[in-house]
Amino acid sequence: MKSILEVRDLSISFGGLRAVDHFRLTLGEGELVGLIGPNGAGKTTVFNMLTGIYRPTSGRILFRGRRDEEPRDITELKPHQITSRGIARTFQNIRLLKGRSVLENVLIAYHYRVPYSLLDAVLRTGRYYRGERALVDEAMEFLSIFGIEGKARELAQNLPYGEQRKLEIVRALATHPVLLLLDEPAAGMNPKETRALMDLIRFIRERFSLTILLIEHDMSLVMNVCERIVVLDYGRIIAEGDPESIRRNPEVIKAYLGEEVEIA
Ligand SMILES: Nc1ncnc2c1ncn2[C@@H]1O[C@H](COP(=O)(O)OP(=O)(O)OP(=O)(O)O)[C@@H](O)[C@H]1O
Repeated sequence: MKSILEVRDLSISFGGLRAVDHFRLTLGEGELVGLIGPNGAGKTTVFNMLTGIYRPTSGRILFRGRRDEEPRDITELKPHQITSRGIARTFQNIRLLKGRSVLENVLIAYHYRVPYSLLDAVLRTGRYYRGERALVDEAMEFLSIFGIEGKARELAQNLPYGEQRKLEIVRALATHPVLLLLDEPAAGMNPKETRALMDLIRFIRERFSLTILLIEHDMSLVMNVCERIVVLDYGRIIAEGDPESIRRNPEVIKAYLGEEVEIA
C-alpha cells in the first residue's frame, strides 16, 4: 500500500502548554483511521496543523496529493493551498453559510477548482454556463448520496443538525479530496443516524477512492468503521492498533476513566 500522508514528530505549544507532542502517523492509500482521546487530548489541534490552520512548532507533514508521485512537504502551506492539493475537512463546530441555500453551500466549495476564470463568469460565456451546469449536476449528485438533494433550495440553517453535518461532508467532497479529515461527524446524532452515517462513510471511501482520518467520541462508530485507531492523551500517542487491541489496552482504559464516554 502506497502511503499518502506521513506525519513526522509534529509538536505544537501554546504558551507553556504542549498541546501535541511528537505526533507521528502514516496513512496508506484508502485507509480509514480513527483518532481518539479524551477531551483536550490534542485531536483537533492535529487536524488544524494538517490543514495549515496552525503552524507546528516542530515536525513535518508530507502528503502525496492527486498529481504527485511522491509525498511532498506541505508543513508551511496555507489552508487553501492544502485544500487544492487534496486535503478536505469538516469542523467540530459546523461551519456552514447558514443564510445560504444547501446547494450554494456546496457550490462555494468549488472555487478551489472551477474550470472557468473570473472573466468568464463576469462575461457569462458559454464556458461559464457549461461549467456552472456541470458543477450543479455534480453537487446534486453528492447531495443525493447523502439523501438531502430534495433540500437543495432550503436554507442551510433550516436543516436538522444531523443533515447539517452531512452537508459539511458534501462540501468537503466537492473539493475532490484524496484525504478527508472528519472532526466528530456523528456529534449530536442519534444511534440510528450514527449507524447510517457509518455506512455512508464506508461508501464514500470506496466511491471516491478516499483515505479518511476521523476524530470521534462515539466509540461504537470508531470501533465499527475504522481499521486502525490512534489514541492521544495529553498530546501524546499512547496507543495505536486495530479496534480490538485498543478496546483492551490498559493505557487507553486508564486515559478514559472519568470521561463520559464508554469504550466498551
Ligand atoms: N489556539 C489555541 N490556543 C491555546 N490553546 C489551545 C489552542 N488550541 C488548542 N489549545 C489547547 O490545546 C489542547 C488540545 O486541544 P484540542 O482542541 O486539540 O483537543 P481535542 O482532543 O480536540 O479535544 P475535544 O475532544 O474536547 O475537542 C487543549 O488544552 C486546548 O485548550
